Amino acid sequence: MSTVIEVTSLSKTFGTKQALNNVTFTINKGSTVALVGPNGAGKTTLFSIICGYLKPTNGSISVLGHNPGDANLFGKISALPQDAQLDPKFSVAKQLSFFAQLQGMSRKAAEADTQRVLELVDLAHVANSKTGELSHGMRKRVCIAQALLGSPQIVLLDEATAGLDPKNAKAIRNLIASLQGDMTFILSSHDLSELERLCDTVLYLEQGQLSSHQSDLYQSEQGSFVTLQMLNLDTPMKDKIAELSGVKNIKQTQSDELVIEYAKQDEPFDLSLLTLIHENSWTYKQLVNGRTLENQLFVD
Ligand SMILES: Nc1ncnc2c1ncn2[C@@H]1O[C@H](COP(=O)(O)OP(=O)(O)OP(=O)(O)O)[C@@H](O)[C@H]1O
Repeated sequence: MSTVIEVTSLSKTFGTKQALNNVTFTINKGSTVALVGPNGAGKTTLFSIICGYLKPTNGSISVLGHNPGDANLFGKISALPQDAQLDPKFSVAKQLSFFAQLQGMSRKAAEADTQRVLELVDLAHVANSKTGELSHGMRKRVCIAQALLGSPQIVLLDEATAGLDPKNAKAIRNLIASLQGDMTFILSSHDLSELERLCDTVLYLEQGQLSSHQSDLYQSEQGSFVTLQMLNLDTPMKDKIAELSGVKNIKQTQSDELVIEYAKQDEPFDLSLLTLIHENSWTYKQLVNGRTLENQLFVD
């Protein structure tokens, strides 16, 4: 698998403020990466360095084999900044077509590409509306369309679905899912449940430091996980589950929720667990393979 972004010992300071502190990671071609972390963790700073808007104070970064901002990256990397702005006085199509022409497309090609990306975000019907007349959610989708102009290999979306209603947020998630694999996505969001459905790799930043770089929500080096939600979980139930063959560790993450780590064996573990539940006439609410991103990041 080829590497599209390689970051080594990257640091960024603003005066005395250390926004990024010795960050190292690689991103593989075609992966979808979640960039997670609390407010002020350094996510936007990292995005800005990858895009070439900011220079690192120390360390190295290579994007598709080039320095960020290099002319060779023109059209190959695109970004939806957190506070993307559109000019309210111009039509959607005019602005997108303008950006496409800035990428070097002829006017005709730019208009065709504008139509294509507007269809992708389901906004072809507002092509001739001024962006100032659109709702916040629609403007956000226009900005996402802008990030998809041309054929970028890497797309960075900072809080792509923030402020969107659930239906529109889902449409954006579906759009990203449909483009996954061809493009490498880096998504930042505070909505962990959104990211865990889309992403195969997680970068967790905290106070400028990368505290976790994981690429599998379903398995760790030690074993696999299931998340079980019971109706009225009690200690005897927990003890019986712990006795099941293959169980390595059990964590109670919420009052009725267990994350069970198990070693792979011949008998599928979820089947043994369901059999145990059935034999004891317990009631379960949900059994999901893997563990949530929230449980992975925040439960020791
Ligand atoms: N231009 C700047 N000048 C001074 N300090 C800055 C600048 N940009 C960012 N910082 C500081 O660097 C730290 C990281 O900021 P950054 O915006 O990268 O965080 P973030 O993870 O994107 O936060 P949020 O989730 O709130 O968007 C913060 O403490 C911020 O105050």
